[in-house]
Amino acid sequence: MPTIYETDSLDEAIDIVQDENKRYPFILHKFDIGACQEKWTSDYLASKIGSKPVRIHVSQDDMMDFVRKNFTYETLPFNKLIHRCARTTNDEYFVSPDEHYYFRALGDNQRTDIANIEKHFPSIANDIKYPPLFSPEKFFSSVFRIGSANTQLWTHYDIMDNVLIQVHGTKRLIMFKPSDIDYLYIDGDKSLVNNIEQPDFDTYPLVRHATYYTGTLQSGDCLFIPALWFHNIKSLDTYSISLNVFWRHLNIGFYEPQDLYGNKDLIPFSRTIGQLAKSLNELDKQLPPVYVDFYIKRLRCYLDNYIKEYEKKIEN
Ligand SMILES: O=C(O)CCC(=O)C(=O)O
Ligand SMILES: [Fe+2]
Repeated sequence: MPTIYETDSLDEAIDIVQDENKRYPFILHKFDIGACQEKWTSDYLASKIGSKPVRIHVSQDDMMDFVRKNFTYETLPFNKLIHRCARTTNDEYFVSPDEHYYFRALGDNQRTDIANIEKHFPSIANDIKYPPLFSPEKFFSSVFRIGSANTQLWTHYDIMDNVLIQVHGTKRLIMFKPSDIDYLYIDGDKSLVNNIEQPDFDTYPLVRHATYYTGTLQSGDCLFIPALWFHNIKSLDTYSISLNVFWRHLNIGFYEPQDLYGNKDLIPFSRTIGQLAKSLNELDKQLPPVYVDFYIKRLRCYLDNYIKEYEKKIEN
């Protein structure tokens, strides 16, 4: 199992992000993330942010599963949420005293606003600094995240480059390179393999071929998650406070302007899929079922060959 690369050098970090031939994940140590590391106790955050209502995921399970939805969405005042996350059992709860919480900030209007700590949590925004890995016009969003101890988020990829800043608590990291998409049983941007540490190989035999990149993110560390790299992140024995910043590494015009989660497909791909769906629909309307079935399988062969040729091309 390879480990995620680690460095203490901001210059090296910038080089890895900006050199198109590098762009692998790394943990950056010793970058000064600002006063948050000392200041952001649960009492401080509760008093600064107060009772602003926030939407959260609540689950009895320590592995949140987006595909099978083993959690519910609830709303709590922020000051209650942070205190509940800081404890492992609670007198007040939704499903059980030891339920797990995961908060991923959205905007004030959850359908239209892009998460931005300066806009939505201005009273604490100046406490945190993020490493200058990209130029300011590429910035997209800054997402405040808080979760209970021992809580795992599903394996997924994001479409944007990302730096995850760990303010409080420790996280276990598992990452997979984009080409492992063939082994991860993907549904949209998420993997069906929920227990990634001990996968059910009878149901998901191909996971054996995936290369696990592992690491630990400590308070004060920053993790670079390049676009398309799959990540499975779990808080360890204390509750976790993080902030992640998404930015657009490619031409800004390739990205959906209203991508609230940083995971909408790039426009050139959604266009391709749209045209394909339209063509397949036409095919289906024109020909009898035996022919449609035959031709969509021909299409699969066409794609398989295309992939083989493309892999050869990028190897050289
Ligand atoms: O740390 C986590 O809980 C998940 C972070 C994540 O998925 C991200 O920053 O894109
Ligand atoms: Fe993510």
